[in-house]
Amino acid sequence: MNIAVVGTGYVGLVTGVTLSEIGHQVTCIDIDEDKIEKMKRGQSPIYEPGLSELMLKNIAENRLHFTTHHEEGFYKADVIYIAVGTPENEDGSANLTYVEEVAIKIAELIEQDTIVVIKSTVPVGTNDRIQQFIHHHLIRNVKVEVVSNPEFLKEGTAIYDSFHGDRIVIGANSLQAANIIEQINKPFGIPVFITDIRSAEMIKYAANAFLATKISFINEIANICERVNADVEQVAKGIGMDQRIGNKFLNAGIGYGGSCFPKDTKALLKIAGHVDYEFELLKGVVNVNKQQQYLLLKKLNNRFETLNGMRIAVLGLAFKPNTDDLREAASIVITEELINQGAQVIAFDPIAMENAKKTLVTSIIYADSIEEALRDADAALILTEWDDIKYMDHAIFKTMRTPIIFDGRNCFELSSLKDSIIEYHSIGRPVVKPEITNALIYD
Ligand SMILES: NC(=O)c1ccc[n+]([C@@H]2O[C@H](COP(=O)([O-])OP(=O)(O)OC[C@H]3O[C@@H](n4cnc5c(N)ncnc54)[C@H](O)[C@@H]3O)[C@@H](O)[C@H]2O)c1
Ligand SMILES: O=c1ccn([C@@H]2O[C@H](COP(=O)(O)OP(=O)(O)O[C@H]3O[C@H](CO)[C@@H](O)[C@H](O)[C@H]3O)[C@@H](O)[C@H]2O)c(=O)[nH]1
Repeated sequence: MNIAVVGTGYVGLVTGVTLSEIGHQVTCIDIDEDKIEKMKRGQSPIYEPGLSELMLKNIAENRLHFTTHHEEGFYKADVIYIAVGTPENEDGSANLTYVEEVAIKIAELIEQDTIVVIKSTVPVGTNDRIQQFIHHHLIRNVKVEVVSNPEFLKEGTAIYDSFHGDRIVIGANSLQAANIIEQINKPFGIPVFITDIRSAEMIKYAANAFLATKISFINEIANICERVNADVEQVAKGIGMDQRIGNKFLNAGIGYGGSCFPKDTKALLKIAGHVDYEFELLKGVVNVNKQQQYLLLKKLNNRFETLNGMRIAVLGLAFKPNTDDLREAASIVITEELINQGAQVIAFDPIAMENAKKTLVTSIIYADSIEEALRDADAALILTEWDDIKYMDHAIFKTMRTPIIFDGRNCFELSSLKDSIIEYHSIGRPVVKPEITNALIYD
């Protein structure tokens, strides 16, 4: 099949690369010239394990192409995927400007019957609206069928998810169009679920809202665990063994971030609001998440009289490990508040430092290593559970002025800290305060 993919963010690029890997001829289109130039040279604009290798392979085998010209990409395309961003409007609703711009281009440029697949996450009813919108603006006498095919990949495991996902959802008004999209995806070997368009759109929001709910639920359980001296890790294990609950997405921490959960939960609240429904449960999920992002700051403020003048190391800035993405990361609010309270912040992230420099308050000092960040620090915060942090040598904590750690991602097993010198505060677990640390702190 000849396929055009419009938008080369996470979703567009991974879609383009993986569709070419299973044998299709793919042209990826983006309006960002620098990005396209980079990708033509085989360089991925995002950090994503395994992506660069597949990109280079498929470019070399002449199945994967890049352009800034929509007409070049659409020429002879049987299927056009729309994978542009749908960011949050100020009121929380999804901004569909980019999707509509692409729809206009399609209507003006296509010269043959085309299936338009919307991969972007869009509110229920958008696919039908875009279908009408394209028909209304069509210049030539051709047929267009819009199909919803929401994306479920996770950043950091996007390539793996594309080949091992739990399901591919296809929502269509025409069974014929749905079957064509199913055939395109067949080599992935993933179960396909064909449904109506509106249900497909809702599946995407409901899936993200449910996962976000699981996270806020375990975070509230963690907050209670702290008050009753229980251990949330044990609780998560114990409830996760019940297959009706499942053991995934029960890691307590400083809340969910990233480009999807925060915006999609708010967009679903808006979707519900537009049909006069107050989604009370989801409102709670969003509020709990907001509070959870401030939890380490609360713990710091309880522990120290003032943060003014303190040297605080921050380990991990990305919204989760294995990505350089900082969108909606807890690090944004935490570092800003630390600086507001007069602390000196020295931060390290294995991969996300370049994006951090563009995103975070400018007065942060960046270290080249975990060691450098921790040296002479009065306290350290762990915000992302990178392997480099989880499996670091605890001897490094000796170089801190006072080895007091606030871990927002429960990186260390409490049992491994028995002989450690650190004072360790984590989420939903008892505080560990070895004698030697007390001596260091209170001397
Ligand atoms: N990031 C994820 O992990 C993820 C996962 C599943 C679903 N989604 C959804 O997929 C969609 C895309 O997300 P993303 O993170 O890949 O987006 P992004 O914002 O990172 O990238 C979008 C790209 O589209 C390009 N673009 C904008 N207008 C264009 C136009 N008219 N023609 C060509 N290119 C254009 C931009 O230059 C940009 O490179 C969103 O709706 C998002 O909610 C994202
Ligand atoms: O038990 C958990 C699991 C995740 N998180 C946090 O939740 C956020 C999101 O994590 P994850 O879901 O792994 O990353 P995303 O790449 O944002 O992927 C989500 O959002 C995508 C965009 O819609 C969907 O395609 C994916 O299926 C969905 O998992 C991160 O901040 C994590 O730290 C937790 O706090 N506890």
